[in-house]
Amino acid sequence: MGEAPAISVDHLENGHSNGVYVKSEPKNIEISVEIGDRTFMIGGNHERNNFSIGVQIHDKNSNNWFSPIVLGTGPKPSQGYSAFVLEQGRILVIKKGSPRNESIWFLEVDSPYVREQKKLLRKEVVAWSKGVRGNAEKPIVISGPSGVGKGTLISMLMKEFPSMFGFSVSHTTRSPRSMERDGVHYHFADKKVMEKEIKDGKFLEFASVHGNLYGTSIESVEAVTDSGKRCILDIDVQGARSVRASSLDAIFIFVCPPSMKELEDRLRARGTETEEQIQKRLRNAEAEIKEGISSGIFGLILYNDNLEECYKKLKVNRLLLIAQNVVMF
Ligand SMILES: Nc1nc2c(ncn2[C@@H]2O[C@H](COP(=O)(O)OP(=O)(O)O)[C@@H](O)[C@H]2O)c(=O)[nH]1
Ligand SMILES: Nc1ncnc2c1ncn2[C@@H]1O[C@H](COP(=O)(O)OP(=O)(O)O)[C@@H](O)[C@H]1O
Repeated sequence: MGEAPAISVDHLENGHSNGVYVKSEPKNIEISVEIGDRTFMIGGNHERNNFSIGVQIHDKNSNNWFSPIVLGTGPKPSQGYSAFVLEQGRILVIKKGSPRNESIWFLEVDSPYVREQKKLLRKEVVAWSKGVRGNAEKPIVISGPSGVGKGTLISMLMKEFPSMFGFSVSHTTRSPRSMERDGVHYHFADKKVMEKEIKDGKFLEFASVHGNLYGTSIESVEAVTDSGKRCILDIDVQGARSVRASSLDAIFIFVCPPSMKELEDRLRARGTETEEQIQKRLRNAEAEIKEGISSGIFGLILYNDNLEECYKKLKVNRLLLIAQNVVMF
C-alpha cells in the first residue's frame, strides 16, 4: 500500500502532544497529528457546528493557530477517534466501535486537491471524505432520461466527496440554460467545430440526443483523472453503450423515474425546456428507460423516487463505493 508508517497518536492531555506546546489550546481536542511544521488538532465542534468535528492547525514556525476552511462532510464530534498519517498529505481518522460504514474518514491536509483549493481560495483548507469500499479507480457512467435527477444526484455526490469525484464536462451543441456556465456544466460548441473534432478522434464517445450533438472529449476525462479524482460521466444510453465497448473500464448506473407522470412533472417544474422540447424528451424517455433496464449495460439500476433514499442507495451500493486502500484495525 505504501502508506507512511502509521503513527499512533496520543490524545492531547495537558496541553502538550507530539512535542508541540499548545499556547491557546482549543477545547475538546481529541487528536493531534504532526505533519512537517504543522500540527493538526482534530476534535470538538467545528466553529460551534455540532455536526462536524473541529479541525485547527498549529504552525510550529509562527506558533500561530489557524482555523482552516473545511471542505466535505466530516465525522460527528465524539470521543474515541484515532488518527494515522498516510501518504500524500492525508490523515486516516478511525472511530473504533462504530458501524463499518461510519468508522473511516480521511482528512486531506496537503493533498493535490487541497493544494489546488488553497490556491483558489487563498486560505488554509482541509477536506474531509468518508472512507468507503468498492473499486477506487473506475470512472462512473450515469445515464437516465432527461429530468430523472442525474444532475441532482451527481451534485450531491460531488458536494459530499469533493476530493474524490470530478465531473467530465461534455461538449454539446445545445444552447445553455440560464444557470449553466460554459466550461462548467458543458463546453457549448459550434456543430461544425465539434463534428471536425470528432473526426480528428478527440472524442471518447458522442451521440445525437434530443436533436442536439453531445460528446465526451478525451481531454475532459483526462482533466479529471489527472487531478487524481474519479471521473463521473453523465451521458445518454447510446454514449454508455460506446463507453462499454471502449477500453474505458467503467461502472454503469441507470437512474429511472418512479413514473412517467413524475418525470413529466419534474421536467416541467425544472422549467428549462420549451413545451416542444419537453414532449420530445418524454417521447425519448420511454425508449431510454426500456434500453436502460434491459440492455445489460448498467450494473446498477436506481429508482429516483425519494431523493435522499436514492442518494443513499447510490453511495452505499457495493458497485460504487470507493476503496481507499483502507487499513482496517
Ligand atoms: N452520449 C452523450 N450523452 C450526453 C453527454 N452529455 C450529456 N448527455 C446526455 O444528453 C441528454 C440531455 O442532456 P441535457 O440536455 O443536459 O438534459 P438533461 O438530461 O435534462 O439534463 C442526457 O441524457 C445526458 O445524459 C455526452 O457527452 N455524451
Ligand atoms: N427524487 C426527486 N424528487 C423530486 N424532484 C426531483 C428528484 N430528483 C431530482 N428532482 C428535480 O427534478 C428536476 C430534474 O433533475 P435533474 O437533476 O436536472 O435531472 P437530469 O439531470 O437527469 O436531467 C430538478 O428540478 C430536480 O430538482
